[in-house]
Amino acid sequence: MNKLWYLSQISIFEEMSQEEMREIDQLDTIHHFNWITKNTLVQTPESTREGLYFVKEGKLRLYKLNDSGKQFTLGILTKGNIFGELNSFSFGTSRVYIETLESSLLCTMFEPQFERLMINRPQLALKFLKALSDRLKEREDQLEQLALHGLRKRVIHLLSTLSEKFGVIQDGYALIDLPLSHQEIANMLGASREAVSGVMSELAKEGVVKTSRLSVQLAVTILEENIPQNSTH
Ligand SMILES: Nc1ncnc2c1ncn2[C@@H]1O[C@@H]2COP(=O)(O)O[C@H]2[C@H]1O
Repeated sequence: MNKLWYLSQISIFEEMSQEEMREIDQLDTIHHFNWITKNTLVQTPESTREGLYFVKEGKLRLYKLNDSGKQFTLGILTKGNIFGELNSFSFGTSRVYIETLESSLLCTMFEPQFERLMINRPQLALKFLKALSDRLKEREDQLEQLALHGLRKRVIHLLSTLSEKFGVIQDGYALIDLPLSHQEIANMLGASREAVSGVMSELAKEGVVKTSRLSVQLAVTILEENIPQNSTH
């Protein structure tokens, strides 16, 4: 397995010169690579952590559970994303569950080695900070949606965001490459499945979405449209 090639594919290592990458490779920073099969829980609030994880291939879902088993999906991690930094850098730890949505390749790096890399390469530290800031921005956006908008607008906003990240354009629709049941959309929005189903059938009648048992597609016109900020519909 060519570690250098794998490293160059991870977002924060992009744009580094071959020479820099070779240096990093010689430090033997990558602890190991692991293919994890679909629908595996790779992390629970109780699990022991090995360091930082980089998603090389695949998709993983992060979620929280309440006492009665209700799930709230925080987000989807995909190629290039990092997780495990809260525990690694003692920022505390988030009590999240992380499960693979498809077969995924993860690579692990021990925290002291990653820290040393950042000290020696400030541009890597900046990229790491940027990745954390992007996540913060996403959370702020999610909070705004929850606090200020009605369910219809939140569903459209969620599908637009997912289309931008995971969409494949086909015949005027963005096919979202994720397993998205109405229940899962409800989990992402903190809403009930029944309410989401109501909104989805309304949107399907209007031609805004096309759904089947296996896929959800959003009309490209809606994806491109700038939804008015003050609409609470
Ligand atoms: N809201 C979130 N969005 C994206 N990633 C998160 C979020 N909350 C936690 N994580 C990641 O999930 C990881 C779980 O382990 P840690 O708490 O070490 O570090 C956490 C973060 O890397």
